Amino acid sequence: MSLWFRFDHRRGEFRLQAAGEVPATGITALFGPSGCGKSTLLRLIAGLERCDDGEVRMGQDCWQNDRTFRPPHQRPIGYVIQEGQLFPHLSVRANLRYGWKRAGRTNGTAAGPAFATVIELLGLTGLLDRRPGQLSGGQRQRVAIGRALLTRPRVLLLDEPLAALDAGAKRAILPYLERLHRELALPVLYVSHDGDEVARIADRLLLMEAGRIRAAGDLSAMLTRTDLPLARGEQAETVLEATVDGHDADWHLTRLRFAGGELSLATGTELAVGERRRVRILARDVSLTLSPAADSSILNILPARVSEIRPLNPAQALVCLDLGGTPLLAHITHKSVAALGLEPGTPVYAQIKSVALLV
Ligand SMILES: Nc1ncnc2c1ncn2[C@@H]1O[C@H](COP(=O)(O)OP(=O)(O)OP(=O)(O)O)[C@@H](O)[C@H]1O
Repeated sequence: MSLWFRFDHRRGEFRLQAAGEVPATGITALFGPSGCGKSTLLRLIAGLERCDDGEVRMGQDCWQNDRTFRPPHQRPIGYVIQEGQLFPHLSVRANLRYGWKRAGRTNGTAAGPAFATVIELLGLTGLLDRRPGQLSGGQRQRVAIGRALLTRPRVLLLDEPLAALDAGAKRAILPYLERLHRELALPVLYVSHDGDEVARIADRLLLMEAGRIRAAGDLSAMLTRTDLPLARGEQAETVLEATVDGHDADWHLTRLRFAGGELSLATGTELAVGERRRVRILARDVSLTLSPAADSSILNILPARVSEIRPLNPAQALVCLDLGGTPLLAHITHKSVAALGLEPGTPVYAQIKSVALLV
């Protein structure tokens, strides 16, 4: 069941006019610069902030329109913010049980993951007897997400749940979110202004700017849309869904197949053959040649065609490539565009260093 919303909301100088949909499964990232209204939108959906001109529906179930306003505790949501707000005097087990008990009151008989499943999915087994003060920031956030899940929500609203964590703790918690995503069929609306986080876990993107939804769509398509700022930033990247095809044991390389070809990847960890993985290629790690170099150290040399060229700044251009139907972004200099005579339709070879691929 998908979540649908529309709001026209003023707060002082700030005006939020946004409508959108969160599909029934997968992670939808609400992404945009600081101050654009992401948290406000989440709070409006949760009913934590009241807006007179708004509508929220989950499937056929109306949470808000011009006649109805259900308060937050009557909306079947799991809500987690930066600092997960656990009860400091209760153990992890008791914090989780609180979520479990609340489920009966708010969501009636709604189906949801079992207590043991949540503990296992979030790796909380060894932490159950500790108090929040005895946990790391990342562990606390895992407990907070577990508690929210145990309320058996019909949608999970996460407001920058990893923002207070350092890079290492973030890296450690992301695999848990990826697991939740794979194993629970629950819509998640995930607020973030961290492109790295979003590229790793989101399926869809709602791109927000100055109180409005500027664009919405599948992550891969949104990242490579040349009319959006995402393709223009320093961290611009292409995200591909690929399947692990095999290993080259002699050289510790993994082969991945995607719709537009094959890639070799130097992974630190062994990936299982047949496994689906997300491959991320930064636009600045892609270089172009007119013929396939036979004497290059670069392992991934893929035939492509230039589909579009746009200026990025006085020195650099954004080149969008077509790899047999799959778009790929490259940031190269105007000097190189001129030297290679690139224009839409030019056949080229895209070179991607195997160490530059991220999964
Ligand atoms: N209590 C308040 N009173 C008046 N204006 C506010 C209040 N809280 C936030 N704002 C303004 O509302 C706008 C949206 O804020 P909001 O917190 O939703 O943005 P955000 O996109 O979530 O930002 P961030 O990524 O920094 O958390 C901002 O311009 C902010 O200055």
